[in-house]
Amino acid sequence: MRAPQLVVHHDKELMAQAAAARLITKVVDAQATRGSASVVLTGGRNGNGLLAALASSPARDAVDWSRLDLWWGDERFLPDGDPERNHTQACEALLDAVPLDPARVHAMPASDGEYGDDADAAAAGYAAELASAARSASGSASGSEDHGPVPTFDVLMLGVGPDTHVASLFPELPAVRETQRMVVGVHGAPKPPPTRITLTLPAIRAAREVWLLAAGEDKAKAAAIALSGAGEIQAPAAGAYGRRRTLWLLDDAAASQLPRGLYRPAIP
Ligand SMILES: O=C(O)[C@H](O)[C@@H](O)[C@H](O)[C@H](O)COP(=O)(O)O
Repeated sequence: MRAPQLVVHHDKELMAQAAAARLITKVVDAQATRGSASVVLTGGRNGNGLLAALASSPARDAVDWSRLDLWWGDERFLPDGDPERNHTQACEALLDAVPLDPARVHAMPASDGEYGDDADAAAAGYAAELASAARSASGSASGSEDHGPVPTFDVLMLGVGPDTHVASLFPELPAVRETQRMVVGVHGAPKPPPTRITLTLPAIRAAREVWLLAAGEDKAKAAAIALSGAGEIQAPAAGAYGRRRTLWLLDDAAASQLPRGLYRPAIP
């Protein structure tokens, strides 16, 4: 596992804008190289802030939205359209404003969908959807390296919680200990709502690049813990890394407790 790369921006808004520009470039490059791109979205304020910044970016439509596959790292297990669902918030922040191919937008199941209120069955259903996408990608002309149980995501984004959780992998809870399944149901999550669906660490680690978003004073302790050698069970963010790159995108406030020398502060 390569050491994570850190980039620290002056404030939350600048981090969102810069991360949005970074994502546009990454998607445009993937589409130029392989004809399509695959991105995993995250919920939360930092994740939605990035999407909103992307929606207002002058470079937004450099992306060919019809050739972008969108997945989610986790979802609050609520009825479709519930304002608290990550999918609902992503649609409000960006997705409703761009011409995506609906067949390539892979929302996690809702609690009033085909699996009813069974979060574990819904998680298994999403895992099957990921596996199917991986198989079809590996058969494609692009010669994609997809061969595992999930597609090779170009970028997988994760907001970092104040307790170091990422997706819906919370410290010490069963989901962060999962080593076989790619998607699991979460029950009794400390961050409401209690029932969720989440990618597991093995699924997260299938991504070419994992970007962790941490902005705001309330993330300073979590960033310091996760970047100072904590174990992934106690600090799930510490276990989130990509096959080629792990990038922490922070602002000054979230970086304020990092050990000296871990990153090069911007010129004041
Ligand atoms: O469903 C969720 O709540 C998110 O996916 C969760 O993992 C979020 O990204 C972190 O809790 C950070 O959230 P904030 O950016 O709002 O602090």
